[in-house]
Amino acid sequence: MKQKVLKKQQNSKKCLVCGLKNDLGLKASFYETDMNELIAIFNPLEEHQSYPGRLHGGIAGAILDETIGRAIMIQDDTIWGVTVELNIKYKKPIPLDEELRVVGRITKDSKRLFEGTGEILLPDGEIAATAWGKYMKMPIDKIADFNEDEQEWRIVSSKNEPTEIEV
Ligand SMILES: CCCCC/C=C\C/C=C\C/C=C\C/C=C\CCCC(=O)SCCNC(=O)CCNC(=O)[C@H](O)C(C)(C)COP(=O)(O)OP(=O)(O)OC[C@H]1O[C@@H](n2cnc3c(N)ncnc32)[C@H](O)[C@@H]1OP(=O)(O)O
Repeated sequence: MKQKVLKKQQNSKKCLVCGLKNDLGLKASFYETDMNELIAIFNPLEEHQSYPGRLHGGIAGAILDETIGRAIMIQDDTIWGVTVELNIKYKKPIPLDEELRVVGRITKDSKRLFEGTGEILLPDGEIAATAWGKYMKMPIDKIADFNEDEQEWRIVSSKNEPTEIEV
């Protein structure tokens, strides 16, 4: 099914998952869709392997974690969460050097906590890993000394941004 992209989310400078100035990072792009889901797109590098040719499970966890954690920003981009629990099921080996899609959504939202689920999809659409996570909402200034300009927290659009994503 195709999902329509409504908005691209911000990237950062050094985050392992979304930092555009982290040479070993995933440099993932995040898109909010008309299905109220967040879709991440990234291309794993050789440096992200565990066994040769296979994405490291911790890296798979990192992209799932951030995709779910950011999905809360679809409704309000001033809500920040820190992960307090994360459960991952690895169902298929995940290859390197191919574009991967990750889908996340919020399943429960309360005053202090939120929960969500996500999946990593293989290029043929098969589900390779699933996750469930719980996050505690925190003001950004209680998480870290973040300065939006210094951390380069901004929407970075290229010429070839997708308008629809098949999931
Ligand atoms: C503006 C510039 C921005 C620049 C941005 C740059 C980069 C952006 C990067 C990412 C993009 C944005 C979003 C991404 C979102 C997610 C991605 C990944 C996020 C992470 O990678 S983040 C790192 C890993 N993560 C942590 O680093 C958390 C470590 N941890 C702690 O910091 C503490 O643990 C804390 C503060 C969570 C709690 O500490 P605390 O002292 O307040 O806790 P306390 O024990 O008092 O509990 C208080 C009440 O919470 C309940 N409670 C506690 N734990 C619970 C649980 N697990 N389940 C259910 N309830 C729980 C208790 O039951 C109690 O409830 P009650 O009050 O009712 O009794």
